[in-house]
Amino acid sequence: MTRLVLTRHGQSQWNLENRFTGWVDVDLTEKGEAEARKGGVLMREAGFEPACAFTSVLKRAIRTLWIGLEELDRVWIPVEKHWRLNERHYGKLTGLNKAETAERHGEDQVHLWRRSYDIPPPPLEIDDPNHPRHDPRYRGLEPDLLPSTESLKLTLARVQPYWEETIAPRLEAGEDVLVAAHGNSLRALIKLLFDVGDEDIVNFELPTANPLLIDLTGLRPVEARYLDPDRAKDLPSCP
Ligand SMILES: O=C(O)[C@H](O)COP(=O)(O)O
Repeated sequence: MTRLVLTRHGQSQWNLENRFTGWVDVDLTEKGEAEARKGGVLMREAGFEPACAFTSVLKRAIRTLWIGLEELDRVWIPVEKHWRLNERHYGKLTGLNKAETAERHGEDQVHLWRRSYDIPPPPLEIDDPNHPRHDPRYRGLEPDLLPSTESLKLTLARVQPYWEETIAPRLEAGEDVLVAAHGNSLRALIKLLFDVGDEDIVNFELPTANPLLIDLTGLRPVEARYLDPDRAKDLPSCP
């Protein structure tokens, strides 16, 4: 039996402002830092001792991981950052206020963009200065790998190879693993791990910085719980 913890980052400045964030590198708020610290304390109290950790290349997830590792007194473990764990790319919605966008386009359309499995928001133009092709952190990557927008389905398609090639082998080798990432990159992982149907994944949301502890046999979840029950959300049943 191995243990996997998935944690979404703590509250970010744009979570607070209710803006579509995606690949923009927004920092944690003070509340987000406190959430991350509490998440770390809860992992320590649960006796969680990860051998390695994985995160995105966005500071709200990286700093949530760092704060958690400080509380675990395990800043020494190997940490790998990878763009494949980034938040889903929100295309042209990036930066817009979610409530104002719903007023302009209607609640139903915004719900489709936010929660449908395979409808991506309108894409960002490639010559837009905010397109990831112009961001130095993705320099050297095949340009076609970098999204202009993403549905959850497309997000899963780029998370899955990283899971299979890099994270899963560590679990299969018997190591406990911590992943600090984002609402939608983690929803994609949860869909994969718990074998959630395309229509059902819409029902699962992740609270900020509330560690989700999953007991695994091989790569099969046998039990899962949020470490802060007061901020828990529904979970899919174990397959
Ligand atoms: O990128 C964002 O805006 C959030 O982190 C996730 O947003 P969502 O709940 O609208 O998918």
